Amino acid sequence: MRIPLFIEFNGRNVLVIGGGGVGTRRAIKFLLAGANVRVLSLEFSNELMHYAEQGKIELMRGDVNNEELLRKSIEWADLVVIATNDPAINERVREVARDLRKFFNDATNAEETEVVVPFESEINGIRIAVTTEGLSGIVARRALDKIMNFLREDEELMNMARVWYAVKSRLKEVVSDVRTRLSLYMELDNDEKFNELARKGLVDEALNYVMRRISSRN
Ligand SMILES: C[C@@]1(CC(=O)O)c2cc3[nH]c(cc4nc(cc5[nH]c(cc(n2)[C@H]1CCC(=O)O)[C@@](C)(CC(=O)O)[C@@H]5CCC(=O)O)C(CC(=O)O)=C4CCC(=O)O)c(CCC(=O)O)c3CC(=O)O
Ligand SMILES: NC(=O)C1=CN([C@@H]2O[C@H](COP(=O)(O)OP(=O)(O)OC[C@H]3O[C@@H](n4cnc5c(N)ncnc54)[C@H](O)[C@@H]3O)[C@@H](O)[C@H]2O)C=CC1
Repeated sequence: MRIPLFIEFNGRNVLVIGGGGVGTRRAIKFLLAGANVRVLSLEFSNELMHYAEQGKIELMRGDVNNEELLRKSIEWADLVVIATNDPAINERVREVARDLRKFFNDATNAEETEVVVPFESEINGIRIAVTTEGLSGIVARRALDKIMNFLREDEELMNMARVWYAVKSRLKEVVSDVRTRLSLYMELDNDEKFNELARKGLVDEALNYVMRRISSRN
């Protein structure tokens, strides 16, 4: 069973196998996340060539049937992305990745893939990732659109987000004990006056209210 996680890829090594449309999209995604990206393929898209000329992505022209090249390439990687158009090749890559205990994202096989790249979006620091794990990407994309529209229209939640981010960051500065902080979060979450300020997005007023509460506690 797959568990949803948000993983930092900055500084991690990502090997993309297959330099066509799908491999290109994945390579750029991980590059933008700060990963070191290598692409192993027989041929490369123009876009990949462009990134390689700028020294941003490393291209390795080679055949996955070359077992030694494949193993060496995978040994380097923290994550392997599989994106060739040859199912037998993709299966061989999965075998070697499993053998070397490397996580893999197989963009060509929803059942076999260990790592899923979901449909994603963000609003006000709230990140949403949706997947049907291959049942239908179109449904996943539509579900994400609906969730995003719903969040965008929820002005109170968007205000609350700004207030809570400020409150949490302030409390981390001024209340050193974790347990005390946690109990304050719970109290504030149930505090009518605080929630009124939060729904209106009144950051300064909410911070003042919280600070007064803390001093009246002591
Ligand atoms: C399971 C998953 C595994 C994974 O790849 O991690 C997977 C699997 C597969 N996708 C296939 C096809 C297409 N996928 C896209 C697009 C995206 N697919 C992405 C994710 C995922 N794709 C994972 C979760 C999916 C889910 O939630 O269900 C996105 C979000 C992320 C990204 O690629 O960065 C990206 C959106 C990019 C954006 O938002 O712009 C398009 C459209 C396009 O290319 O423009 C098509 C062609 C049209 C179509 O089929 O819909 C096929 C072949 C199907 C077949 O053979 O019939 C398989 C393999 C299979 O199903 O077995
Ligand atoms: N997850 C997703 O979002 C999507 C997945 N797919 C799947 O991804 C596959 C690839 O799609 P595209 O990138 O459009 O195909 P493509 O044909 O543009 O690219 C395939 C790449 O694999 C390379 N390749 C083939 N055999 C190789 C070998 N023996 N050694 C090294 N490299 C080899 C080719 O040189 C080429 O660069 C599709 O067949 C489909 O199954 C397709 C669309 C979206």
